[in-house]
Amino acid sequence: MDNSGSGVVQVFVGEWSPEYEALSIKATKQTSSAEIVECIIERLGLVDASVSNSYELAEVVGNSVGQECKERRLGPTECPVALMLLWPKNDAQQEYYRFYLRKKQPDYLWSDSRFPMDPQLLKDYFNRFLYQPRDKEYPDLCQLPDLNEQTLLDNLRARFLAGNIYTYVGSILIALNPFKFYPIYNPKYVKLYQNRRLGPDIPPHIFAIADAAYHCMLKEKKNQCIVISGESGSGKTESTNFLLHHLTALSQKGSHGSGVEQTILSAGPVLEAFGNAKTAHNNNSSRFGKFIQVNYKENGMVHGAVVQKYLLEKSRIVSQGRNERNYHVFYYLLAGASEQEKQLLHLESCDRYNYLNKSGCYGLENIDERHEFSRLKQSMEMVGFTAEKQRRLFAVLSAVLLLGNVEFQPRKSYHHHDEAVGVKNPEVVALISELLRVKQETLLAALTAKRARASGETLVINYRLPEAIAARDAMAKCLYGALFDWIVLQVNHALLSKKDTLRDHQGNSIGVLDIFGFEDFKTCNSFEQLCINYANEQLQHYFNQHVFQYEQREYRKQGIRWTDIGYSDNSGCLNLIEGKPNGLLCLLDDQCNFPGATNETLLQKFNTVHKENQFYEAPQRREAAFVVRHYAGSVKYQASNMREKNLDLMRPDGVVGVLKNSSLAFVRELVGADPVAVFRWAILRAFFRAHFAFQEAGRAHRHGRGMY
Ligand SMILES: Nc1ncnc2c1ncn2[C@@H]1O[C@H](COP(=O)(O)OP(=O)(O)OP(=O)(O)O)[C@@H](O)[C@H]1O
Repeated sequence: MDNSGSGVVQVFVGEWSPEYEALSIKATKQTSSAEIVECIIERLGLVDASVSNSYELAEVVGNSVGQECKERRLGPTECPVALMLLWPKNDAQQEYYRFYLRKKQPDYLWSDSRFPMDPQLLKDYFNRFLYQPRDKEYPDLCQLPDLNEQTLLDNLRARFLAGNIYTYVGSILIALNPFKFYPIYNPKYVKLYQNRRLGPDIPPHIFAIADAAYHCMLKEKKNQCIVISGESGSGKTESTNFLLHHLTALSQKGSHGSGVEQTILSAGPVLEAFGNAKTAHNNNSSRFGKFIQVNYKENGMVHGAVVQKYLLEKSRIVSQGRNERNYHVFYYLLAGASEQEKQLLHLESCDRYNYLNKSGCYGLENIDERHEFSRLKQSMEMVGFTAEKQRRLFAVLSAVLLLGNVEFQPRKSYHHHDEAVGVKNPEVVALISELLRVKQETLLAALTAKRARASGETLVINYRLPEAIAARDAMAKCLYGALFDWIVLQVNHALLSKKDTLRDHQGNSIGVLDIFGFEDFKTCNSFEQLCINYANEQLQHYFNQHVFQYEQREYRKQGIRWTDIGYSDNSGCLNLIEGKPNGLLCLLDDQCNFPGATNETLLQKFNTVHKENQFYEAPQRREAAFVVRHYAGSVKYQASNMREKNLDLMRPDGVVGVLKNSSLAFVRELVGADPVAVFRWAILRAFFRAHFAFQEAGRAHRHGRGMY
């Protein structure tokens, strides 16, 4: 096929010519099969061809050994060159598509008498699939005439190059990350996709998905959920933001919204500043999973929302991979704080902090951190963080950074074997204690020794250097983790209190799930990646169940002729990870509670128990690692630090003890009650408030009508 759209059509002539096996006819995309037939008849000088319509073309699919498997007659107006463009280009398929010259057969010989077809249905089918020239892309992959990996990728690529980043697969939307801004999310598009069904009328779009969920919720009065899945950097967070944008816009119906919509949208930048960071794959990678549930009243107006977070990557606070960064908020704060704030919070430049200066990366291309800081402050205000709350919160951030600068040295001791350490730079500890309003001695003590109770007595056990460093880092991670939980809690309070009661919440909700994408960092996958990939494995399982198992069961139930599609079932892999009592996570928990266990004994345990498991593998080279065969590929996990990271999920007693003694209520609050419990209590309180208000109103009403 050349640039002008012309090509050579090869037609096998079989018995009609003793000389040629096939003839090549030059044709354009518009040349019809009747014209080609005419040309062949002329070239071959067929005698009975005075009427050219006694011959026709057939499209035949054969295999590598020349067997013909499928044959379809071409209508006289079909265009062979356009059809050829639909043929798979992939030789590996070992299939051969050809045109044959055939003597015209009566119609009934072409139809399959076992399955009589409605002629209109056939016509529609060919109109939809076969008459379309190949240079047309399909907005829904289900329309592809020949659906295989190659045609699917070709179609997505062609669409992407033409600027269409969205493509449907039925009711699923595939979004390809363009890494550049397309002006397709403005109010014009919001309007365009309101009240429109998913379908061929308008191009696929993320707004259409939000719209479909919204109308399905209103129509069926059922909660809806949109699951976003993809690998790191594929665009999940951006897609979540676009979805929320549309989900809130839908309820505003042209007005400016009630305020709760604004709060929902402002929560995004706050959570991103504290929970996103630059990684090797993505400059704005979410290092936590989130589920945002937008609640609607029966009339379709937004009533409120709830955010749930999953597993913040806390190890990032104390160390980052090469060219990665700590959480955005640290850089925003250091770049954007005023001189006065810098003094008050004892802030320095990034390179002065050990928790920031080891990865060799400070700035982000095209990002003005000062501007981001003021944007963050604005968003925080929108979700109810007063200036005073913000200042306290930044003080905690400064304390976290300073903790990384605390250094240790051997303590002067009369005993040669005493390996206990003391703090080398107590002036840094003094600053931290001022910021957190805890006693300096208590903080120093917690950083250098732990307390244990034995036979009713309290023993003080001094740390050696590695333990002291671990305790310091654990304190930083615990503080930041608690701060993040507290922020999520505040956001939820704001989303709840805007509509201060639950009185009229009879409606339904739409949830958007945005979790970490599947991750494989090759040489440094650890506990975090195991958890992330486990979550993705669960999502894949859910997807398999719904798209394959349930759908196919439904087809069979309805008596639809159907051959089950094979798919790789990942329940074996899930069982390897989560199974009880021998799954990897169970064994890990056991080894965390087992005295004397180490990461080596953990790995031995994994290897012995799962030696025969087809989803488990010991690495080729001798190294302290294990491999899990996930649905998305094999991933090698390093065993070092697995136990420590699993244990780290619990809050270290010493740290909590110090913070609970702060004279600042805010810091005590951070490590106080379980945030989930606090939030539930807030909901309960709101319910009772509503309940009493309702009773009161009822009483006043009856009173007004003379009733008691
Ligand atoms: N629809 C889009 N239009 C323009 N740019 C986009 C779009 N989607 C994603 N991007 C770009 O790609 C970057 C990465 O996207 P995003 O952070 O949403 O990925 P992710 O899948 O959430 O990654 P992770 O799992 O690491 O959090 C964004 O910062 C943005 O620059």
